[in-house]
Amino acid sequence: MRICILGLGYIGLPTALLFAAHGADVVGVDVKQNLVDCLNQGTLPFSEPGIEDLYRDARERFVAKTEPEAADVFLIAVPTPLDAATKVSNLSYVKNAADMIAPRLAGGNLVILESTVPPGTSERVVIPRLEKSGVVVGDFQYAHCPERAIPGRTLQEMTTNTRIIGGYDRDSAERAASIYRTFVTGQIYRTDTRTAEFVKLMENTSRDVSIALANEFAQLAEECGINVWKAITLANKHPRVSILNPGPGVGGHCIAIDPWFLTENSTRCKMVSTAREINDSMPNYVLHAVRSLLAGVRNPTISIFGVAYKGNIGDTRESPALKLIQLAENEGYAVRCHDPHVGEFPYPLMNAKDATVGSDCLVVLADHNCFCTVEPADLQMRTKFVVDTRNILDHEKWTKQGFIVRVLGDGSPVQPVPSDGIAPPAGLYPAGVVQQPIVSPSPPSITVFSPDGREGYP
Ligand SMILES: NC(=O)c1ccc[n+]([C@@H]2O[C@H](COP(=O)([O-])OP(=O)(O)OC[C@H]3O[C@@H](n4cnc5c(N)ncnc54)[C@H](O)[C@@H]3O)[C@@H](O)[C@H]2O)c1
Ligand SMILES: CC(=O)N[C@@H]1[C@@H](OP(=O)(O)OP(=O)(O)OC[C@H]2O[C@@H](n3ccc(=O)[nH]c3=O)[C@H](O)[C@@H]2O)O[C@H](CO)[C@@H](O)[C@@H]1O
Repeated sequence: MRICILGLGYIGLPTALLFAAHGADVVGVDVKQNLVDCLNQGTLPFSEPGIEDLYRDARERFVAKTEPEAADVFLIAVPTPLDAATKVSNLSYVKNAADMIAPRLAGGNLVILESTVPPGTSERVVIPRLEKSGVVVGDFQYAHCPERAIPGRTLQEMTTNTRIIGGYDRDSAERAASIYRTFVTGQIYRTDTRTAEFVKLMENTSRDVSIALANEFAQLAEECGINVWKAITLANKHPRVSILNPGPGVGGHCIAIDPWFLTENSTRCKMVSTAREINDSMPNYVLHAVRSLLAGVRNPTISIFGVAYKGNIGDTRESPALKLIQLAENEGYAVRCHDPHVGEFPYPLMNAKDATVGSDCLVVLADHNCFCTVEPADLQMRTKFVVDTRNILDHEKWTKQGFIVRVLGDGSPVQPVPSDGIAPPAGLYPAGVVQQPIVSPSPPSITVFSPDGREGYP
């Protein structure tokens, strides 16, 4: 089987390598000449567990090019960004990819769209463009097979996740299923194209709404004088409750934008857009906390740890860090950034020491594992404030080194500061909300008992 894959990014490249490593002859196509050159020389554009080994297994059957070639199967994995101003999906990359395939399309070919798209895009946009080839759908086969792997576990999930295959007709769905079966071990479910498009968007929207609820709980907890992390741990002991983690906002190429694909043509929906607004407003909320800590500091400098959109990956698309940095700079703060996972970023990246020397507040945004082992004693900050939006630091260790640590969603009752008079508000309250000063995270206010009846903490 010869397969031509358009788009060699976070999804298209691993998919191409998986097909090649499992016996298909793969032509990977990308419009970026430098990416194509690097891939043919053996340099991978991003890291992902297992991808180097996979590349070695795939190399004999994989070649990268800038133009598609005749093939049995064409697969589209190009970006589907959101127009920021209108909140409408930008399908120009998908349209271009279909236009590039059309001159090479022949009867008996199968075209698979993996990119995430609004419901109806396959029928209304992609298939008509492919039919400009002169071959009509039915004579070629078509399926929408949305990708559902999560960055950080891409290869494992591409292989083991269940797959949804939306076929134009039964034959298209069966053929697409048999092709994925070459490397997919998970269940494969067949449906129509529009349902598959909708299912993908529902999945990410459901996660976005759940994260928004966690973020709202964090704010409510602070108003109620509660530590939201302990409260969530307890609530999740319920067999039918599974609350997600609050954080500095939702980023990435999917969850931050896909919900808008569902609602862009709707006049009725409220919950989806409200969730988006809550998650988009989290950088403002975090900055309010920073602002209240730094109220008395002249010419403040803040240090951002983690500009990737989430932990242990290098992708910065739609990262909440971008908004937080812009807001902070507009407040007059000097901002320094540190992220060992990220290669390119619109702002300069520094090592941990340079990013913190003389700084007044460390703000942890991405939950990279490596931040858990940073030694506070090694940092030469001017003012020792930390805002931990992911609740990942060893707060006792930092407090012992003289840091005042604030955790998103920790509004626990507080105690007076003994000596130097620094009296920041508890939790991440918006500026202007008066709180008592605090010294360190207080013990949980809920007493729990272990199964053997001993008193303990969750
Ligand atoms: N990244 C993820 O975790 C993820 C997960 C599931 C689904 N998706 C969806 O998969 C799609 C691809 O996302 P991605 O993260 O891989 O994007 P990406 O930006 O990492 O990669 C896309 C690549 O396509 C190339 N490209 C653009 N137009 C092209 C064309 N006409 N022909 C050939 N190449 C072209 C770009 O140069 C780029 O290298 C999107 O619809 C996204 O929503 C992404
Ligand atoms: C339904 C689902 O699982 N979809 C996944 C998702 O991948 P993702 O990497 O975008 O997803 P997340 O890991 O959820 O991260 C998103 C943002 O939410 C923040 N976050 C997360 C959990 C939490 O409890 N609190 C938070 O604040 C996190 O920091 C980050 O900014 O979309 C891909 C493309 O469609 C899918 O393929 C993939 O299956």
